[in-house]
Amino acid sequence: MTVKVFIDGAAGTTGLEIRERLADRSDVELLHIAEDRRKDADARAEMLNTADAVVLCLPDDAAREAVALIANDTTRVIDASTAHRTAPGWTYGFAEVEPGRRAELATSTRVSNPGCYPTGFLALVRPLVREGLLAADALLSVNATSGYSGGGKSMIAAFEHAHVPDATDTAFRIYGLGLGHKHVPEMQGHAGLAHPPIFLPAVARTYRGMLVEVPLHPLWLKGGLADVRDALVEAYRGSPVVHVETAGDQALLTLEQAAGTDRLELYVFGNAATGQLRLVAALDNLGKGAAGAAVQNLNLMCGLGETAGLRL
Ligand SMILES: NC(=O)C1=CN([C@@H]2O[C@H](COP(=O)(O)OP(=O)(O)OC[C@H]3O[C@@H](n4cnc5c(N)ncnc54)[C@H](OP(=O)(O)O)[C@@H]3O)[C@@H](O)[C@H]2O)C=CC1
Ligand SMILES: CC(=O)N[C@@H](CCC(=O)OP(=O)(O)O)C(=O)O
Repeated sequence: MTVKVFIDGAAGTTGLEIRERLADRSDVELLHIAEDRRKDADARAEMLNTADAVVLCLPDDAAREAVALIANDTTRVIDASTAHRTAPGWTYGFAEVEPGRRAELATSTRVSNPGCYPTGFLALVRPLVREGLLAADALLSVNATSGYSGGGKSMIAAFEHAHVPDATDTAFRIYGLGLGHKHVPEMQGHAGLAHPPIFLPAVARTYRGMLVEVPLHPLWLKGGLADVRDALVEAYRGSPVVHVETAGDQALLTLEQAAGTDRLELYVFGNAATGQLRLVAALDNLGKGAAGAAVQNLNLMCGLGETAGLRL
């Protein structure tokens, strides 16, 4: 069986990554649109209604428009944008984060691909809330740093080309200072938290890679480091993608350590005297944070091998 796949936004950063993962597969036929018509609504509508599955790698408004252009009830949609991540009728495409989610994805025609930062946050937090180890009314913060490809073509240009209007030569910058980042509702909602986490994102001068950290005060926890680690190990047992790593207190984690892969690496650090924990997720914003997750979702939705095309 060959699945016909159309990537709307195939010339963008995420679209190109997905193309690379699908290019050599014999179970997938990629449908292409002529370069001069890639933003033409008629040309896109034709592809969106011909394909068995479409992956939307577009800004939010264009993603909503693409969904509206689909005039049949068989096309399977994976939306990589933020547009539908908390929308009713959409399945949140994070196979590992909830028991039964994999089976839901296998029958869904509308799947929202998780955001890169929420992928790290939810992987660390959701199993703990579900198991009652972390209070659902905990007041959390999330510190995270992304490679600059996380901002798509325009941010890549700003970091790489001195002549563009918003060119920057900075090594590291914090942003989202108004505390209204678009990923916060997604993090709160899918974690099952009563209060929005305070999200502190940053971007650094490296192309791809991401570290997402959640510091935990013992006030919010039932149990200590070993209990938290055991819960995460149990939640992701057997996963080819999500790994709970072992590292001593002297470990150094880097922004680039999962770059180029579709892996999601989780760590639990802590201090026995204070009971404080520091949970860390390392991933590639373009891997499990975007293209890797989209390909995994495509595989699950179309009955293909779950990890086909992934870089593990
Ligand atoms: N980069 C990342 O790490 C991640 C990105 N995402 C999400 O994925 C989506 C794509 O992001 P990213 O690849 O980074 O963005 P890019 O800006 O790199 O790519 C977006 C692409 O969409 C094209 N496009 C814009 N409007 C239309 C339209 N109306 N019709 C057809 N094509 C259109 C753009 O065209 P043109 O080339 O002419 O600009 C561009 O090629 C976004 O919603 C983003 O939030 C999600 C997780 C991580
Ligand atoms: C570095 C950087 O700017 N990152 C982007 C998020 C990239 C991403 O995850 O895209 P989605 O919003 O579709 O999930 C940001 O903070 O807006």
